[in-house]
Amino acid sequence: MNRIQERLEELRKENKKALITYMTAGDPNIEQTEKLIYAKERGGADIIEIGIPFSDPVADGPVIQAAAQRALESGTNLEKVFQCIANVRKNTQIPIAFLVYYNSILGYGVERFIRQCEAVGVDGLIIPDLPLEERDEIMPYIKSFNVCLIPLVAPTSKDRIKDITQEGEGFVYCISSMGVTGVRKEFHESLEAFLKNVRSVTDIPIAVGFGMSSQEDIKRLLPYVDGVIVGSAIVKKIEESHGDEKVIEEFVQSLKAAY
Ligand SMILES: O=P(O)(O)OC[C@@H](O)[C@@H](O)c1c[nH]c2ccccc12
Repeated sequence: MNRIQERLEELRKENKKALITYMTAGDPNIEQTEKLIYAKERGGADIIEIGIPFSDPVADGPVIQAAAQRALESGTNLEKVFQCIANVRKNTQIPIAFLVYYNSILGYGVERFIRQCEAVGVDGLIIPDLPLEERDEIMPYIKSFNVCLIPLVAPTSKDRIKDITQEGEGFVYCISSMGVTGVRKEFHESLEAFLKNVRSVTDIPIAVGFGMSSQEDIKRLLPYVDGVIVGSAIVKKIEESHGDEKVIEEFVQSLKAAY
């Protein structure tokens, strides 16, 4: 078991659920990313999702695209992100997952990338542009290192959901609605039915993300999932406050109050 699995198991035993928070590494700069991880932990985040900035983030909406831009402009690259996580691991065992486009992994070398994740203490990978059909390339390395491949599922047929979640570990990332990341006012009308479908085909924890920004969103969906993921709403606060730790700690705390 790794840190993600352990944390979710602990929460389940206590009848609690996870708050998973996203931010892009290197926004506004990599030194601040380390401090923001601690701020989020103090605010009550259970799992930290860290985006690897990429020049062509096809699954991202304007808020996270702009964050990636800022991160790249501040000189962020994979080596610096790995170093940042290695530093973080001197201070905390909070579970960490990377949100990383497959191109970044290929550019670094698949085996080298996953080995380095394990070495610095990254517990999971979410790869938005890796379709089920192309997982074979990465699976052998996922199996030999202590890093979970967290599957992403969008509303689709039950059979397809089953296939996608099959080899998944850590948790299943359920996408609340089609399209790109970003705060939304409304979700798919059959979102609850979709979440129930995912629950019925897998034994690992499930979490929902895309468009969550308020206590209200969280309260509505918590009965159906083991965790809620908040991204753009936090990234927006980082943008507005230029990465102020106190602002982010308090925002995370306010989200956690919905639990
Ligand atoms: O930003 P939102 O709508 O709150 O969604 C979470 C999201 O930011 C994070 O998980 C994420 C960032 N980039 C992604 C790309 C694909 C899937 C998920 C993501």
